[in-house]
Formats: sequence, C-alpha cells, structure tokens
Amino acid sequence: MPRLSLNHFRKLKRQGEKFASLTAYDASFARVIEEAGIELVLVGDSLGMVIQGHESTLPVSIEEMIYHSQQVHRGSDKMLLMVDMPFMSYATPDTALHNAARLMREGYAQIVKLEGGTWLADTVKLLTERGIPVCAHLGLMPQSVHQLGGYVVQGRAADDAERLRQDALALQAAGASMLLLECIPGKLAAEITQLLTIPVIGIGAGADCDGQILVLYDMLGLTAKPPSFSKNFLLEQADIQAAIISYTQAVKNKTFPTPEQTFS
Ligand SMILES: Nc1nc(=O)c2c([nH]1)NC[C@@H]1CN(c3ccc(C(=O)N[C@@H](CCC(=O)O)C(=O)O)cc3)CN21
Ligand SMILES: CC(C)C(=O)C(=O)O
Ligand SMILES: [Mg+2]
Repeated sequence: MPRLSLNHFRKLKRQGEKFASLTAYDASFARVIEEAGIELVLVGDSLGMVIQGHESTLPVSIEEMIYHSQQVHRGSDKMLLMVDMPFMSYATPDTALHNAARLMREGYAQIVKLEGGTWLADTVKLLTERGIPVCAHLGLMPQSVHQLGGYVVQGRAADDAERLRQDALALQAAGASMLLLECIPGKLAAEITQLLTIPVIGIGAGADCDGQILVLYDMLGLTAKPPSFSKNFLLEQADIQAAIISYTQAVKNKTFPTPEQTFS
C-alpha cells in the first residue's frame, strides 16, 4: 500500500471529517503512532527542543531534519510524511528550492512546511510549480520567537486577525496544499478554515480546524512545561499505544480540544 496522499486529506475536508496528526522524530514512535491510527506525521523542528534540549527551534540544521525524517520514514509506511524546513533554510526562493529538494530526495518528505505569511508566496509558488507540495505555517511561528517576544498567542487584535486571513488566502492562491495555524483564537481559526479550500491543521487553534496536531512528547506527559492547549493523554491510559488511540478518537469525535484548551 502506498502512503496516504494529499488527496486523502482533501477528501476528509470535503466530507467534514477530522484527522489526527502528531510529531515523531524516530522509527519506534513513528511505528506506534501509525498503528494507533495517526494519518499524518510531522517531523517537526520542535526536535531542537524536545530531542536536542535547545531553548528554541533555531539551532536545527537541514542535515538534522533529513536524519530524523529518514528514521520516521523507515518506521512507517502509511502516514503522509510532512517535514519542517528549519530556520534560514528557506530565506530565499532558491535556497528553499535546494533544501526542500534535499528533504524530499534524502528524507523522503511528501510535503514540506514553512513558517511565514504573504512574503512566502513567491517561494510557495516556486516550490509548488517544481512539484514540491507546501504546507504554510501561520500564527505563532516559533522560528520568529525573538521577533514575537515569546511563545504567545497571535491574532487577537483586529488588524492582526485581518492580516492572518489575508496571509492565508495569499498562500493558498500561491499554491500551498495545506495550512497550519498555531496558537490563535479558536473563532479566527474556524473562520480561516471555512474560508480556505485546502486542509487546515490546528495546534492551539480550537476544534474547528480540519485536523489537529500536537507535539508527541507533550501528549505523553514528557515535557516539563507543556503549552496550555496540549493534554497528557497517557494519564488516563495504560500505555502509549492506548494514549495515542485516545487522542485520535478525541480529535475524530471533536472532544479535543475543549473550550478550556482553546484561546478566545
Ligand atoms: N514541546 C513543545 N510543544 C510545542 O507545542 C512546541 C514546541 N515544543 N516547540 C516549538 C513550538 C513552540 N510552541 C509553543 C511553546 C509554548 C507555548 C506556550 O507555553 N504558550 C503559553 C502562553 C500563551 C499566551 O500567554 O499567549 C500557553 O499557555 O499555552 C506555546 C507554543 C509550539 N511548539
Ligand atoms: C508544533 C508543530 C506544528 C511544529 O511545527 C513542530 O513540531 O515543529
Ligand atoms: Mg515546527
């Protein structure tokens, strides 16, 4: 069986069915989450924090992303494999093309994720035209943490919310195949999800996105200070497999995230 393709997620959006995704960084966890029903795996640059112990995602290199993507690829055969482009690996369109091609050829990525708004549109267009599917990442963009002044909720002011809507539309028009919204009010995320035809994945963005994602180590209770929008699914389950099944079901039946796990 080939891996799930973007068509699967387009179909789920059309049918109004939610999908659950998680990050993974190695073969063993990739196997466990796939067997628990996860349909999309992200090799996130959050690995700089949860695997490497850095304070931010900025130190992560393209070689490190390739290394972990290879491991996740070996440990799975069904999930859509999405890989983050790390800090500065897409600073110009040509750099982005070169590095995205490496993530696909050496890391087996099916889609790459880039953080940025309307300024990224030219890059998204270039990659897409060359056959590289792109997920655009808006809202809280961790690679801009020093500019944002911390890992804080985005899009609360009316002008910020409007800019986010326009960014989302511009990135879709440039060819983005998916959009990820991080840490924004649930109502705004719901509006953007409705506004767009491409699947929208949320983290800290409420229950109305087309899909949800969490950092695996947060939902297994391994993180010292997990974000407030996350949940430790291992607390009520006997093992990791059961915790991930519980998360998948909660996303599918829309019981996660709750209003308390959503920014207003
Ligand atoms: N372990 C981990 N989980 C993540 O979700 C995550 C990472 N690492 N690393 C990369 C980014 C950084 N992210 C983060 C990190 C912290 C918060 C956080 O603690 N936010 C607070 C403050 C919100 C506010 O006051 O505006 C929260 O209560 O959720 C949010 C997103 C999301 N990503
Ligand atoms: C938090 C998710 C969306 C991410 O970008 C990562 O894990 O790096
Ligand atoms: Mg990331």
